[in-house]
Amino acid sequence: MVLVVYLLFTALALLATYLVKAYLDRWTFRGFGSIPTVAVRLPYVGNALHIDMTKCHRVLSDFARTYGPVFRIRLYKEEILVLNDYKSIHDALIMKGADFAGRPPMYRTKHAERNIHSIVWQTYTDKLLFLRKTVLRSMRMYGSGLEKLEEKCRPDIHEMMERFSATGGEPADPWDIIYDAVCNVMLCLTLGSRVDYDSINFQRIKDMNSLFNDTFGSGRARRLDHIPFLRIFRDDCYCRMQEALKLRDAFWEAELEKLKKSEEDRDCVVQHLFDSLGDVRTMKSQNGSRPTTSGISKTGTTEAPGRDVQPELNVTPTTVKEVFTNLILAGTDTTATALTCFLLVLLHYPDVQDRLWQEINTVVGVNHLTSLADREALPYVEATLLELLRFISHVPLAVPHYTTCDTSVLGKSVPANTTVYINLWALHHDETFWNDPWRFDPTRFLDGHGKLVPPSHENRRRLLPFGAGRRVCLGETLAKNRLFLFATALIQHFHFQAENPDQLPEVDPRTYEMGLVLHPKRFKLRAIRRQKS
Ligand code: HEM
Repeated sequence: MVLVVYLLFTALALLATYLVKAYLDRWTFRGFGSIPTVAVRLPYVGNALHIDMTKCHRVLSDFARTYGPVFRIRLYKEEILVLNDYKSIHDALIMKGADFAGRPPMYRTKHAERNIHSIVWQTYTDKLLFLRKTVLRSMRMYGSGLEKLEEKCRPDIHEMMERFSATGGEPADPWDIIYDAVCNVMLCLTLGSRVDYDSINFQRIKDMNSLFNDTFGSGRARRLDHIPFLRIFRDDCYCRMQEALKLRDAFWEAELEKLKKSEEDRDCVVQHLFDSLGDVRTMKSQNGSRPTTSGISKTGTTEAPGRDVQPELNVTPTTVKEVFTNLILAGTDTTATALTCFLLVLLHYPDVQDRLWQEINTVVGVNHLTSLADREALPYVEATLLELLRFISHVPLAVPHYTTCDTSVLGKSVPANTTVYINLWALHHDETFWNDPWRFDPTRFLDGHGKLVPPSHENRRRLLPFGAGRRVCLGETLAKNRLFLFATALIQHFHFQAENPDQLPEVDPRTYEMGLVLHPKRFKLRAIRRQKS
């Protein structure tokens, strides 16, 4: 009897504690002031059971209709602030940039120390700033660097067009053709040379991308962050992550060997990063003299450098490998998906395809490929690419941010070490701002004279497909330029038709599946070669 009373009393005490905690949690927990929480938080799991992680961006956008543009959710132990409109996103990322520039610690990124060595997963540190600066400098997306980009894209644009031509207008799935070309441009920029499409190494990088897509993109893999011990039971996401890392390492070893043996000095991101290991050592060395071996010297090894590397930066060959992985992953899937969606849009909106063709044919013709210098003279193309990024919003929640100090958003306090989701999907489909947001309409970005509206125009300011502020996408300029070069080349040379209009997947991004980015369902099209006039 005593035992029963004791157990009953304990159960009641636990329930009372939970209810009080849940109440406090709702309004003031950890100093959140008046930011509302999504109701019905269950013990331990929080809101996890109410949120389908494979369409998290849509569920959160629906919550914003009930709770307003700034609210909190809880996934297991993690308290997450969600920002859904322009005002709050602008306040956090632009006005208080450094406060919101961290990345949350996650099991998946701590694993293999990716949070310490990569750009994407590293929180806001001096090392991150150093890596961002070094990569941006070596990609040189301005001045003569842009001509180099055209040069680097050309072989793969030609290859892509040959592969489309080879279909002879018969139905073909465009995904692999586009993906291979985009991926090879990334390999060329990072490693300084293309990789043969038929080689084992190219297949390795494609398989790695696809496995990472599953483990870092898809919402369901987040379970590993919340329940890391699942790995003991050979959780399938965990196994895929391990397999992806194995493929990456095999690829890396093989390509690094080639880079070391290469006679010419390669002008590429990886070489520059290895050179910067030397710079980091120089910064630290007493006499300031440049070290004789950089991480990639032909005679030297790629082992972790010794104690003379600035310890607080800790830039090592592992860092270079991780940054390479980031750039390949972030730089391939995003652009390949955008271009595939571009084709799907052309099939659904033939009037857009006709207008693009007319503009390109009139301004550039078909005798040579467009160059980046043509961008200004092709406003409809530019407006179409902007609308594409708004419409598909294929990185719907950006990459999770993390507060680096106690701060606030729109005057409401937010404690340090809070995970923050930036809901770009909600921003770009906000029905109170965008007229009919689910319609693809490039003219949103044109003025009454058919000119592109300036960057200060409200529609352009509210378009943030690459995020904003301190963690804005590192490849924004590259992505925009590459999209332009690839999309115009496709329109110049082909007219695209649906294989069977009744079987075409929907263009509406609400039907896309979540991976690293949102993907439409696979489809086939006919690429009909245009006749030269
Ligand atoms: C259509 C193409 C692309 C889109 C829509 C896109 C979008 C984004 C977004 C939304 C973020 C997260 C920003 C944030 O955390 O707030 C991001 C981060 C990033 N992107 Fe892109 N991206 C694209 C192409 C590229 C390319 C081509 C590269 C290759 C250089 C790249 C490299 C990165 C990197 C390294 C980051 C992490 C930056 C950091 O954490 O500091 N992206 N991108």
